Amino acid sequence: MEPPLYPGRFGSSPGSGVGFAGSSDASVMGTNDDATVSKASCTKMGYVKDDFVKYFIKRFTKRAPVINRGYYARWAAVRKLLHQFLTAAPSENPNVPVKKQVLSLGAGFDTTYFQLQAEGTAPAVYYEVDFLEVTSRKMAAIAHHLELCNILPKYAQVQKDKGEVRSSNYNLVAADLRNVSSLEEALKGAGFDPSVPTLILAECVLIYLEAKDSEALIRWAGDKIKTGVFVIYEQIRPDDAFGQQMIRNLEMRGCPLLGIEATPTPEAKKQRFLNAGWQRAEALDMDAIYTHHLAKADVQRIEKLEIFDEFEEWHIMQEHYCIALGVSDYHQTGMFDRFGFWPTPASPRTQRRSPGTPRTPVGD
Ligand SMILES: C[S@@+](CC[C@H](N)C(=O)[O-])C[C@H]1O[C@@H](n2cnc3c(N)ncnc32)[C@H](O)[C@@H]1O
Repeated sequence: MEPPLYPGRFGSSPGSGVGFAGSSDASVMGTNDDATVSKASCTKMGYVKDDFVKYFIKRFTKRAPVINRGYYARWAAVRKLLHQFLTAAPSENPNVPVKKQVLSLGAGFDTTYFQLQAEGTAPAVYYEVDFLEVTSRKMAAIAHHLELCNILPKYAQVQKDKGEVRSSNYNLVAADLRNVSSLEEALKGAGFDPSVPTLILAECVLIYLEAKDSEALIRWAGDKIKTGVFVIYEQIRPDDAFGQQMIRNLEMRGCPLLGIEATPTPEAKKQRFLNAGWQRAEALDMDAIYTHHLAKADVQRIEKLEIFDEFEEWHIMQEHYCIALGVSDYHQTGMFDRFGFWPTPASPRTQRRSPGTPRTPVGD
């Protein structure tokens, strides 16, 4: 979720496509800068603890409470799944530690590796992939800030010409996700071993790819990862007033949601995993996740942080994002039998009347 783009800003009517200049990689990369500023706002306002995001922004901009709360919801939901993954144990030998890895696709300037490492809960290895331009900037920030360098293992190597970082537990890899064979090659070069239980994360990434490219990626992962999970956070419901505005806003920024028409609902995102060889899948919109699946005490804490009166807008916005996940356990370890959001009540959307036009339609 990115900063709000107010309806007046571009002033086009639904579906008009005024000024739409197609998709550009530079604009898609720009969504990472927006996301990082929003994460810094969410952190500074006390929603989440992140000691590292400040090293990736040029200047602080405070976001609206509804955006801060949205980033909190996304962070808390993904954290819950990460925690489930990191603590999952095989049913036969629950006390034997299992080596695990995380692969973050389109990681941008995300700081989860640094947070987990500082908390002492990091997996054995963490891989991050993004365009070369983005990894080069991330690498430079890491090399520049001792606080980031100090988190890396002692013998980490910064490969300036490649825009990459190599180490025993953190690898920053430059690749274009639209080219699965070169992605595979790049990951192999960084030591990625698909036989290790893996969590793949793609937050607001695959929706920028054409459907054929995201399908190829999910299928590739489904083929390679026999024990693991794939977690996707991205936009849904392009067809109502809010969805239309969301689509227009991103088109106008040069980063249209190329994949949204192929998977417009949680059900479609779930089916995409099943079609691509993942054994089990589920998907829920963020309104349902926020209402039913986040830690109640923490939600009560963050709801007191800022004056908040955008309730209708909040629910509508959250209904336009979802988490979808695929799970495979071909060797029947039982590790991920309970992975996901359980139990799964119906989306609160079904209990309300259809949403109106948003006051603050957001982008990513
Ligand atoms: C909205 S940002 C999200 C960043 C991060 N996942 C997060 O949640 O903060 C989208 C990221 O996906 C990356 N991305 C999009 N398409 C990509 C592609 N074809 N290859 C590599 N990275 C891509 C962008 O460069 C950008 O860093």
